[in-house]
Amino acid sequence: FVTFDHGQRITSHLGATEEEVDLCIIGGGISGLSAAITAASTKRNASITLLESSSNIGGRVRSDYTSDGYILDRGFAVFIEEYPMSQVLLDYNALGLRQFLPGARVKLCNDAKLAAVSDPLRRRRDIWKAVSSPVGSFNDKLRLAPLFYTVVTKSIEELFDMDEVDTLSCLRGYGFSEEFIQSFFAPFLEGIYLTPLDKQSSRMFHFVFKMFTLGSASLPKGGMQTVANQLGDKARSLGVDICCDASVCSIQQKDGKFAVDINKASGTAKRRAKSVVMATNERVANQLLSSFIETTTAPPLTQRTVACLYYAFPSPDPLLEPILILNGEGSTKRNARNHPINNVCFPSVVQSSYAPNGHELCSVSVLEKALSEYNGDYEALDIDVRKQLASWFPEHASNILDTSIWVQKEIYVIEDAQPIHFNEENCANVNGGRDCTIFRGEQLPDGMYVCGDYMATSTLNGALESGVNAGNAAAKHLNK
Ligand SMILES: Cc1cc2nc3c(=O)[nH]c(=O)nc-3n(C[C@H](O)[C@H](O)[C@H](O)COP(=O)(O)OP(=O)(O)OC[C@H]3O[C@@H](n4cnc5c(N)ncnc54)[C@H](O)[C@@H]3O)c2cc1C
Repeated sequence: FVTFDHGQRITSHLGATEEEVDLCIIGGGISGLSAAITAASTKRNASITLLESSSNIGGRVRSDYTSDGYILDRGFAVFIEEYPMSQVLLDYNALGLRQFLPGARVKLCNDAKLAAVSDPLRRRRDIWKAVSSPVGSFNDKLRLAPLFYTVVTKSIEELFDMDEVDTLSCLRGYGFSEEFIQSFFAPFLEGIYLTPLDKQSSRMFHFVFKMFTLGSASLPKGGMQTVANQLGDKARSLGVDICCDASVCSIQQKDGKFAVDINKASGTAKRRAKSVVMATNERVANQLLSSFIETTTAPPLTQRTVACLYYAFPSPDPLLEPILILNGEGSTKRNARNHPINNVCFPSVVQSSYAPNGHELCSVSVLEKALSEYNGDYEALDIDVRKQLASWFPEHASNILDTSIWVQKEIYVIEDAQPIHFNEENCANVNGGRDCTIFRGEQLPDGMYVCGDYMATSTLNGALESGVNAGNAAAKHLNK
């Protein structure tokens, strides 16, 4: 069993000498990479170093490639094609994206089959399926119309300008039944934002619902890692020096410059930089910025944990459609002891490169509430996941329960997976990102900037946006 905390292994090619650079970016996740690209393309010829503590770039967007041919994203994630900033910064063709079908399949409590939730706006031919689906009453389906109208007719900015309430209240406000909320919206949105509906922001709900209504969710041919790799390649082509296995342990201000101390496998290194972009998560930023700000004013944002269990097995898949499967069995049979599953996907049906020929891959997401019930007993979790899956796919039950046929490839437990985006000070619910010169309400020194999803929205789009803001600000500082 593996727990990833975004990197502590340190082996570096950095020289031990103290080198002078224009800009030092700390953190090689999506926000740091987007800051690097932005600064390097705005301020040509600037010397820019990006320091990443783990063995590869990507941060929370990482994949492992097993020797027997599986791609395991570190936690189930989808590429949302409609994100405005992804459209600006990424080459979709080169990612070789394969799309999920719109909608979802839902395991309802008293139904042996997986029910379909269709999206007739994206697939007109599914209109009858949508009307006749057992997920939600006729009234619920009528209530979808004003929701679709809102997200389609309003711009992202307008959606973020709407009054903010928690998502559960927002859904009740649209008039959806509790049954529909629990069987569809709860597993869908909690699978995205990893937190209960009453702790999610209605702005983030409208935003993501717009993204899913207007565009596809997909998987890249080479796994989610290739999203980060593409950004890394772009940054390198603009002259950015990317150093992995380089963990920044302190930053001080000396003689008008920033002195950055780095730990690496072979010892230590230093950089002196005119400007610094902090692109770690909020918790690490809080530690590294402690000499520049009063860090005691408010506790860091709540971060959510999620687990992902991967199983490999011989073809065929229990479900041949490339679609997300939600646990709609209700609150007692979701995210609970004995019923830990929130959502399931067969990535190899969406993108065949995720498994070798003749084999398939299943990913199961388990949220924090269920994880806490197992208290680190991943063997028990595995058994319960298999039992629950076997009950969903009875024709495959004996294979699913047989550990030599459905082979567990990995369990990822990802701490600090996402910052909270509702009802906490400075939470991650700001479209376009907040002021990158201010960290947790405090002004940073001239030349120092922060980015990360917590500075915008807790999404890949937010990480990209916040990186662009910090990269632009750093380039402007270097021009002074
Ligand atoms: C399992 C999972 C699924 C997700 N699914 C989706 C999804 O489907 N859609 C979506 O929009 N979003 C999704 N997200 C959220 C999205 O991945 C994140 O919002 C985004 O990747 C955050 O990027 P970041 O650059 O802000 O932070 P990070 O990715 O955390 O990057 C920070 C980087 O800083 C490095 N670092 C830390 N300390 C140091 C140090 N001292 N020195 C040097 N480097 C350091 C870390 O190793 C890391 O690489 C998901 C997240 C997870 C965990």
